[in-house]
Amino acid sequence: MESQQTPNGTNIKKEITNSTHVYDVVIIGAGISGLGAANHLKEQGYENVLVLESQDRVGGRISSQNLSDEVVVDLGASWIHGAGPGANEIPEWRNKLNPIYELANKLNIRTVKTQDDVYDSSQQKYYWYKGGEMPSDIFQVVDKFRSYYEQHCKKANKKLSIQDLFSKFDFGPYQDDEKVKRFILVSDFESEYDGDSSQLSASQIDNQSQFDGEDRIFPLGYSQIPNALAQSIRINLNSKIKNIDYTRDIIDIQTTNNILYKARKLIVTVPLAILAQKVINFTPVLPAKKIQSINRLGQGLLDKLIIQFEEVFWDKNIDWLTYVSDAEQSDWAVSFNHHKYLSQPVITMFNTYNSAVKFSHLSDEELVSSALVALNTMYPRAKVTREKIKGFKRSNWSNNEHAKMSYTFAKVGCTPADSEEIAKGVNNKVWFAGEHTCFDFLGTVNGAYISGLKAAQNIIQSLKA
Ligand SMILES: Cc1cc2nc3c(=O)[nH]c(=O)nc-3n(C[C@H](O)[C@H](O)[C@H](O)COP(=O)(O)OP(=O)(O)OC[C@H]3O[C@@H](n4cnc5c(N)ncnc54)[C@H](O)[C@@H]3O)c2cc1C
Repeated sequence: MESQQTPNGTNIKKEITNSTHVYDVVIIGAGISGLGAANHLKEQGYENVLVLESQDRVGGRISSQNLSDEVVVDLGASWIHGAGPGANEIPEWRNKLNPIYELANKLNIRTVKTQDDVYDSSQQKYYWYKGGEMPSDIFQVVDKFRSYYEQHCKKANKKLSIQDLFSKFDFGPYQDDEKVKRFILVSDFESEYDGDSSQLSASQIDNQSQFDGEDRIFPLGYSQIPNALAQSIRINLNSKIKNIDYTRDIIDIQTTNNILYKARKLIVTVPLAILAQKVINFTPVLPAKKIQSINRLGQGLLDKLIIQFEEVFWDKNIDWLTYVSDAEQSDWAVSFNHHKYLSQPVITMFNTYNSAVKFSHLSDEELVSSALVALNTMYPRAKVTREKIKGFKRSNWSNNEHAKMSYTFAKVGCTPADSEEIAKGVNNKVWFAGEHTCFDFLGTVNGAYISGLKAAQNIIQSLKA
């Protein structure tokens, strides 16, 4: 066995390829779900297991990078959503910590608590396209809309979108201001669930659970978790899978470099968009019901631009800055003040769905210019220029060939059964895991991790049978 080094210096055990060797289990994808599955199998005594990953690093949609010598930032997941214990009364998780928080504690990885309630208006400031802060009556409208949503979402029928619910709401003084109305949809729903409000299911988006307790971030980056999980298992990086043939007892798994691997059982953890866009050919084709479920879930998009300035010119003591832009699509609607937790002049600016699609085509400099226009409208006295930027990083998840999306959302027409259908084993040989297969915690790191454990447990049962 050789060792291979990822660009961030993590050493990972590499398997020497031998095309006649048959693995008990091959796992496709070294994101948190694949790594969770591989570790579980190892803990249960299964050594003849290999992970195949298309990128030159592990972690998938967990991706920490150095912004400067002193600052590490996350281009994918940042938060442990609810450290626990307990999750919305799900019996399985009652009195238990969020498994990601548990891992962080076990691995001695430092996390920091952020504010508990993202909807806490004392932790938000609203700015708008007219320059500076919005009149404070906006908070009342936003609060009223949230209660309206909570009253109606449970009763909403399967075909109703958030946009449909919204069309019946009275926005009071802002009834005729389309920009403010659009902004409320974006900041409250699209930024959270990363889908267009006409596609977000009114009845299902709140059907997900969340661990109780505080939210936490990783000051030195979320990637510490996948990097640590990758240490004790065999992974071949730069192994992009193009064909899976499960016609016979032994499954053939072929990379784009025509390397062939053989396995008795397989777990596929690639993102929903990779499945939906048929990047991998399955022989025989996957069951029609599974394909329908794959297409019924929503492929979300959320992108970040993380900027380190020379000094802080924004509100230092609040978590969230929200911005009603002049644009049709509510660009730069939400920004997170990292200074409060990192003591560095760093801000993360988010764009969701339609804005994210639009900005995915911009060059880095065009993107930064657009962000500066927004920041200068919010803080006209700051007169921020390009020269005041010490460094920046952007994500561009729709153009990332290994993900093609950010995370899954509950699309109009879907039900929890769709995630279950995707996860199901096919012919007792091929199982699926990943955040999209865990409806209770859709779109989260903890959901992905739990799905990996479940797939590994199913495989152990089937290997023992
Ligand atoms: C911008 C953003 C912000 C987020 N914020 C949060 C947050 O704050 N908190 C939270 O809990 N969650 C958050 N998430 C969601 C979270 O990152 C994901 O739910 C989770 O990381 C998904 O893990 P996974 O194992 O299902 O998929 P992935 O991490 O995508 O792993 C799948 C792996 O498969 C590999 N792969 C793809 N195609 C192939 C192929 N053909 N052959 C071999 N390998 C392949 C990929 O390279 C990848 O490594 C965020 C995501 C994004 C993008």
